[in-house]
Amino acid sequence: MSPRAPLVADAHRPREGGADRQAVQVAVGVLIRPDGSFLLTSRPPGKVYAGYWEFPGGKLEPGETVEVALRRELREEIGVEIGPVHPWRVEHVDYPHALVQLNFCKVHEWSGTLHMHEGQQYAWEQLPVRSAPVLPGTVPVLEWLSAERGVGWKP
Ligand SMILES: Nc1nc2c([nH]c(=O)n2[C@H]2C[C@H](O)[C@@H](COP(=O)(O)OP(=O)(O)OP(=O)(O)O)O2)c(=O)[nH]1
Repeated sequence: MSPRAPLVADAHRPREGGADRQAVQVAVGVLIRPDGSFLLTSRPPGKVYAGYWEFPGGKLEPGETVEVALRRELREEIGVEIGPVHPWRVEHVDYPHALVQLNFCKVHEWSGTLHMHEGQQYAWEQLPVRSAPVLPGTVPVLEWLSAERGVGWKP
């Protein structure tokens, strides 16, 4: 666990799995084009928070590193082979459905054409983003990007 308190996404709903549940590891890719735009995708129907916007990625499978999981998830979900993976930030979010550890990585190079294999929508975004609603665990990333770029955006 991080020494920082997790972001609490919904304080009013009961926690699934009890108070001492383990964090689910998630690999998340922040794909950034040379013009600074970044890729957001919508969560597909049938998943928790369906229709919310996020950075593409997903849960680690047993034995996977963050990098291996990210390569697999982006191949499966959006059809691209990614180049170098740059670990960036780690965040914990205490959702009612799970406690998650989000391992955000920046990716500047990839090959292949975007293809949404799970019926998602996608958008190349700039700050402030137009896509809404954004997943609670994704909002801090937009703040980090804003701070890096000196944009001064707050949700
Ligand atoms: N991919 C992604 N997940 C995020 C972000 N922010 C955030 O809170 N999450 C959370 C939502 C989910 O609880 C978890 C990701 O799990 P998921 O259900 O999408 O993973 P998955 O693709 O492996 O799903 P599945 O195979 O179990 O259906 O991380 C984000 O920006 N991107």
